Amino acid sequence: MSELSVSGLTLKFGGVTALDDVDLTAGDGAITALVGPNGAGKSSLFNCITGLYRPQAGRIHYGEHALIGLKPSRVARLGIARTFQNIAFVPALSVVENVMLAAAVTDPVMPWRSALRWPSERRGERAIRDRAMAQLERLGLGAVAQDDVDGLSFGTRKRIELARALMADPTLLLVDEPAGGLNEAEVAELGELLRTLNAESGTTILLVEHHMGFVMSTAHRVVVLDGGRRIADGTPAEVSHDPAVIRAYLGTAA
Ligand SMILES: Nc1ncnc2c1ncn2[C@@H]1O[C@H](COP(=O)(O)OP(=O)(O)OP(=O)(O)O)[C@@H](O)[C@H]1O
Repeated sequence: MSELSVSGLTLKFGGVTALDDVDLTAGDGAITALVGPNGAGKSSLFNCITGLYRPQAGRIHYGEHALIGLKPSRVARLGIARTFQNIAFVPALSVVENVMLAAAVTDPVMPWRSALRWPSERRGERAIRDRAMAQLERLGLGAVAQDDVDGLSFGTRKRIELARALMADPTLLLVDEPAGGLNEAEVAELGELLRTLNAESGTTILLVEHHMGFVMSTAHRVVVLDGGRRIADGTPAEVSHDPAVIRAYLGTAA
């Protein structure tokens, strides 16, 4: 199984150092949480892994593949999928159609064949719809598949976003603030869902999250960033007793 390995990663925006010589690994089908106060560099690290930001120094490997310099679509084709903090759906489309759109990353369609509605193209579309339905059922969303995304609760929309990421059958799933904006019952449900997905498919999960209760009950391992530097890496119990972590969080709401 491929391992994500980040070493010596440094990213600067003018005078701001967003990431400072960061090392991190994620693999073995485990759930690793990346935590830290606001501005610690968590989203920047996700953006470096997925090809949106280009760091000034360091290396990122997924198995034998070097990721720095690859386009986001190429990173996705290596089996790395992500969800975003701010969900963007196409409002005019149904839930299942929004999930089908995710297949465009891994199954590029040929526009001229689509336009002519070739039978093979229609079969391809049916297969994509079946895969989208399977992901929705897996996440307990079968009943809302034909609904408009617009009217659905935030918690449901978060799960649809997860279904979209799963369309690529990722071996590494990056999840950005899954618990943000959810009520406590939804947070508990989501934690259980991620644990089940992880246990069933063996997909390695790296998640960024502020909700400490969620992190402690969902992650196998926790990496803590503060001011762009990694200050701790261990089991949830180890990290929660680490004096450097307690210092970093003193005075913050997390
Ligand atoms: N595109 C950008 N341009 C300029 N500065 C940026 C950019 N992206 C991030 N930064 C800066 O890099 C630092 C790290 O930000 P980042 O968003 O990665 O932190 P974070 O841990 O994800 O924070 P939060 O928990 O608030 O989302 C911050 O000082 C931020 O202002």
